Amino acid sequence: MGIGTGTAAEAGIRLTEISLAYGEGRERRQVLQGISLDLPPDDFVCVLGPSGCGKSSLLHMIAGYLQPTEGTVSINGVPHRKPDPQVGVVFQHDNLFPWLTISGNVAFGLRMAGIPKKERKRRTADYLSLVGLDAAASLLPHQLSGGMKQRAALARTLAAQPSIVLMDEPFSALDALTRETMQQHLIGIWQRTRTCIFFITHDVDEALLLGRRILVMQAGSGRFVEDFANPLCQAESGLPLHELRAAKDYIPLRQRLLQSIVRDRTTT
Ligand SMILES: Nc1ncnc2c1ncn2[C@@H]1O[C@H](COP(=O)(O)OP(=O)(O)OP(=O)(O)O)[C@@H](O)[C@H]1O
Repeated sequence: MGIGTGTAAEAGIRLTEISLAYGEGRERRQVLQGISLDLPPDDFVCVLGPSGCGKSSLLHMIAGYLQPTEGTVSINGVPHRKPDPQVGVVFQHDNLFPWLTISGNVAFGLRMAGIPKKERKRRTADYLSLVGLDAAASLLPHQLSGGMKQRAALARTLAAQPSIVLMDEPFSALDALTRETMQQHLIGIWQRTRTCIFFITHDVDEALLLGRRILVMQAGSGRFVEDFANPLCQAESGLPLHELRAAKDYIPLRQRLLQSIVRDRTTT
């Protein structure tokens, strides 16, 4: 499943000196400033930052929804300027079509992409199984719980076999227990597919659990102020959640991340 074209050196996401400003003249507001980044094709990266620091704007540029004011976005070695199927996006809300069954929702994008019926059926079944929703295939969205709907949305995105999946606070509307279940599902899915995941969150614990690499943005900084390999991430450490949270490095790392997020940018 999923790795796109491009050579090994070019595969994944490359951001080169990305800046973004909204508005014109006196209304102009610089949101992102000189961001450069290389993300390998099989990575799981969490971007952590407070509300309004520019995380979603960055994701929208990588998705091709928004053009940077300066700099370039490349996906698998090719400049990326508009949405295309190799970059999948999962949002906070599932956006399922309420009149289609769950399998109909997953198959919809495949039909639009001209995938033949037999292949469509096979892929729909495979990806519903991957997210643990085989038994819900014929239900309508309103018959599913919030977590199940988000899993259906994930299956729909993955079924297009993107090489990169961008996730914008996908679990933040879920209750705490469902959220933990979803996090475990996502880790399992990443371990099986090794698709590049770019995951936005404002939750430090979520970033420490999920991200092999964590990038931190501060309010008003417009750039990453921390970029580090996370020794605790569950996909690598294999620790169950309760052991991970009890690990001796957990509290210091959590503290460090919290401080990075809130530190006044004039002190950095
Ligand atoms: N289309 C737009 N036009 C003008 N300003 C915008 C636009 N979109 C976002 N902004 C502003 O850019 C800044 C960054 O917004 P963005 O949504 O990227 O932040 P965020 O870190 O994702 O926030 P949150 O966690 O609350 O979603 C905010 O001040 C926001 O008001």
